[in-house]
Amino acid sequence: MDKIRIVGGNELNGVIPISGAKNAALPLMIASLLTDETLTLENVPRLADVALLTRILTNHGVDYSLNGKRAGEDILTGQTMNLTARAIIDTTAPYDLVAKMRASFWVIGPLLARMHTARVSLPGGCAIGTRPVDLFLMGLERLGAKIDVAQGYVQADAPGGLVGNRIVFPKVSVGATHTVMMAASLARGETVIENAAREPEVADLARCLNAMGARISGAGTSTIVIEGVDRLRGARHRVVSDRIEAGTYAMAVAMTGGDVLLDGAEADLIEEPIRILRAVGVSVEATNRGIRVKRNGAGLTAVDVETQPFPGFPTDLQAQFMALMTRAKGRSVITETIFENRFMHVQELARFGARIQLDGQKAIVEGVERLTGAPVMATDLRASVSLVIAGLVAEGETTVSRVYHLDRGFEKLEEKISRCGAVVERISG
Ligand SMILES: CC(=O)N[C@H]1[C@@H](OP(=O)(O)OP(=O)(O)OC[C@H]2O[C@@H](n3ccc(=O)[nH]c3=O)[C@H](O)[C@@H]2O)O[C@H](CO)[C@@H](O)[C@@H]1O
Ligand SMILES: C=C(OP(=O)(O)O)C(=O)O
Repeated sequence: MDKIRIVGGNELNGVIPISGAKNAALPLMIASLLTDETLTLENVPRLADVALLTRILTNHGVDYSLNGKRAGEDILTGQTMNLTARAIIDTTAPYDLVAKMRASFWVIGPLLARMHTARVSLPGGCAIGTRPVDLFLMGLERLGAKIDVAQGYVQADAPGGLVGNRIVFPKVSVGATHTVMMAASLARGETVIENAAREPEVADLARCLNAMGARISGAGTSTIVIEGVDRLRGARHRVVSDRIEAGTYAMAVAMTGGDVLLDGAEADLIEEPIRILRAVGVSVEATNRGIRVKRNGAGLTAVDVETQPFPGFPTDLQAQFMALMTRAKGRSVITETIFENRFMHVQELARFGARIQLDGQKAIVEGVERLTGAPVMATDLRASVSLVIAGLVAEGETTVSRVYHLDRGFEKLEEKISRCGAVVERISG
């Protein structure tokens, strides 16, 4: 298993290109199941989750191809993917594939809408909480599906096709919003989703579905209206930039000091993290190329943060922010409200000498003067990058094991930060 070795102490200076968002690319790829024509996605990141999803989609009958690197193109430029589901050859998504990644469960929406039947294993994904699927099942039942859960699989049937309805989610769920929006695009009549997730990735999926011929309005707000259509066609769509990757590198620069342009990052997708970073004492400016993050000399001020659905502070940046706060002056209280078990990084950050106490859903971080390098273990995707951020300022050497978590969601991390001065290498093993 690969490890990452970091020698801390260098500032980050230069340019970091921001990739297409994993959490947008995955539902967009799944949307290809809704049409027999080709969906072309540009700016698709090279990630383990993307590769795994191509395997899952292939199993359903999707042909896909990737455009190679063009001459003169930077290796860090996103790839273009063509996906064609001319015929769905299998409506079952098996355990061995779905258990590895939460988002793969979302195929249930398009399969049910197009084929009127789907059998999908209960999902897996990052071990950050129990992550039930009740909201998905409720939403699909409201569209007329009959649902049975047995032997670890969800069997969903709608022999006469799905029918639009009003769905009021009791809790905001990104995945349930994606799934119901895709399913309702091919349902008869109008669907209204209330208390929908407002995440930019939902709006990006709606933009793509509309380019495919869907009639969706309100995506990006908490009420989405979908007028069902008979069929969807092929389209070309560019994956929105990764706000979590941008926020992560912004925090890395805040931690090390220096001056970095996050090329292609969109400031309006991370307004709350930017507000918080400024309160911490970091300069963050939107430019016409992206976001410029600077910290020269000034110390870090401790700031409290509570995770919330978009447009609040994202849970996917909580671990990275905690790493930053380990070096701040004073005490920061970080409250996790989305997932009940998303503090696995706390005990690993302690190995660097960080002082963090847990109190239910709150982590109380007392900033320390120095961190020292240590062998640490990645436990989930965002937790693993928080260890990299700590390693960048820790004295001496840090090795992060179980790097496969990192590879799920960070494209070419070592290359991106080493170009800016970090001493970092991958040790294959
Ligand atoms: C691939 C992807 O895009 N993953 C993101 C997505 O995950 P995902 O879509 O899985 O997260 P949700 O928004 O669904 O989860 C939010 C909360 O709702 C709960 N819930 C969800 C569904 C359900 O049927 N019942 C239920 O109780 C979850 O357990 C969690 O407590 O949004 C999360 C919240 O922004 C992010 O951290 C993940 O990175
Ligand atoms: C939790 C995440 O991913 P997943 O929902 O696929 O587990 C994430 O992207 O931080």
